[in-house]
Amino acid sequence: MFTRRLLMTFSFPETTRSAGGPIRERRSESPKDDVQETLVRVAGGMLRSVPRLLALVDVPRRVGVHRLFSCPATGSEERSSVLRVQAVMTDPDLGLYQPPAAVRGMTVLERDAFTQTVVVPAIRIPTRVLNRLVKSLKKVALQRPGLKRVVDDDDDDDEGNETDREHRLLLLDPHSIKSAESFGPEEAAALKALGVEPEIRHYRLKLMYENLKSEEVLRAVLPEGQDVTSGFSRVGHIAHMNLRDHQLPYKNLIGQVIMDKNPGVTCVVNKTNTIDSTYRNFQMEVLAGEDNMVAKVKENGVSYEFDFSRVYWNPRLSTEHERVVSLLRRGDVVFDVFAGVGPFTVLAARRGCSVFANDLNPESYKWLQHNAKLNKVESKVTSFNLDGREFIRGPLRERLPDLIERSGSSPAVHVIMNLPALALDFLDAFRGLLRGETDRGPDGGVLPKLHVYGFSKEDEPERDVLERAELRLGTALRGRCEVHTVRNVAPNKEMMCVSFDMPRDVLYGEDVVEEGCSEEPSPKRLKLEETQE
Ligand SMILES: C[S@@+](CC[C@H](N)C(=O)[O-])C[C@H]1O[C@@H](n2cnc3c(N)ncnc32)[C@H](O)[C@@H]1O
Repeated sequence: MFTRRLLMTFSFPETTRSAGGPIRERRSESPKDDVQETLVRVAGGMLRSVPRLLALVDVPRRVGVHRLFSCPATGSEERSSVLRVQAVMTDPDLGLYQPPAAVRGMTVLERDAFTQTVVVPAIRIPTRVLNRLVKSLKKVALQRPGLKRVVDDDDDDDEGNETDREHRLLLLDPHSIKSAESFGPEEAAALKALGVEPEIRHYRLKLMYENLKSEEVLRAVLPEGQDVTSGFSRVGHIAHMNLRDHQLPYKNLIGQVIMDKNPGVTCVVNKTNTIDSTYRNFQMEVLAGEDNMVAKVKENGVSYEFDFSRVYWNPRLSTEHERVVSLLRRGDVVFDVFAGVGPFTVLAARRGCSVFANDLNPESYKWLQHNAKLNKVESKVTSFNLDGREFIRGPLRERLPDLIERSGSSPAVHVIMNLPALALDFLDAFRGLLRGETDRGPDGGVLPKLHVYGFSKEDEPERDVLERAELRLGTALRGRCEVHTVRNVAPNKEMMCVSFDMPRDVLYGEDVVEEGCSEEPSPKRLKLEETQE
């Protein structure tokens, strides 16, 4: 009997945090009921009412972590009432392929060893109605990568008969069709209308490595009962994995399988450490394919090139880049303090903004300039290779008085600070930044708008990042800022963005560093953040 395997991660962002974390693995013949039942068991009593399961979405073909649904648990708008469930499903055809025992424990990929003959249902269709009927039976036809589902009817060959040219066989999904009675009303009607008997035949089908999905191959190879999740991030031609310890003996085979099964992937790498402390890039090991780390990607319609092993790039930030840049208007001036290879910078420049972009990593600086040229916006981008604090107190400070004065009529000034592990700590660089300059008051120009990123593991991430920003600035922001949740980085870790107009008293006031507000964060805190990203 076909069973579907569910891997569920529960994340209860706020009030029910204690229930978050565990990954549950279940086998179920009725996955939807099973998820509902598990939600009741895990969440009931902790949430004010049990969440209603809205939908269980099948995840065909690709196996990975998919957010299947998220549902308001209580109907209230509070963040605390949002329950997220993620699930990984194995392929519904799992029951079809029973791998040869010899492949278990294989560390060097031998593709031929996966070949297996299985018996599948088929229906004999006269060639004259073939196209029409194949269309009508699409839902119950066998679907496998690289597999023809219409085959010759040469059943009688053993007896010396010729292949029947008048008929073909349509292979059917054994999970949908077990007998002539399995066809649904629409399919049965189509068969009747075209005069085809719903007689089921058995066809011996040779399944080969090419017809298997990566999940099936890995499940066959890795020790039984262990998780084979083969999710990866795609950065151009590079598939970027984060293998667990039990998968490491099979790392090269896993890499090869991922490459074989994902067209366009020509290099598979595994992260070998946590994110690097300063430049936010990963150390990585090539598992399979070419040793070429220069990736070409497209994000929000913009092309970027960079050496993925030496700079920071996160394909999950495209929506955030787009969101912030959509707030900008043509002619605005942007200071991108931690610019990386330019995803905010280039997009903003293409929107008609003038951008001053900075990154401490010489390699990011190099690719930032390259990407500005690549997208023909180099005249709009001035780049720097400085520490963020030096950039704020140097190039930004030099230009600010003028820009504030001009801003009364048109351009706004935006400062983007995306280094979530540390950016909030850099805010004190703005204290007293314009001390000595004439403050002409609200009529003397508009002050810059900041968009500052921070990670939070607190139960109330909005409040946490806001308080940290206030502490660093030495002034209250409540009621005059917006806090946006960017994404859930880990089960108990959120990436947040605080946006606010820089308060006058901060810029023109005294530069007093509050107690508990040292220039650099403690190494202990930094380390904690890094292991989680
Ligand atoms: C999280 S990445 C963000 C890159 C880019 N803005 C984006 O959204 O993808 C942070 C960047 O800050 C740079 N960085 C780290 N420490 C820095 C510092 N002290 N001063 C300036 N840049 C720094 C890193 O090299 C990295 O490129």
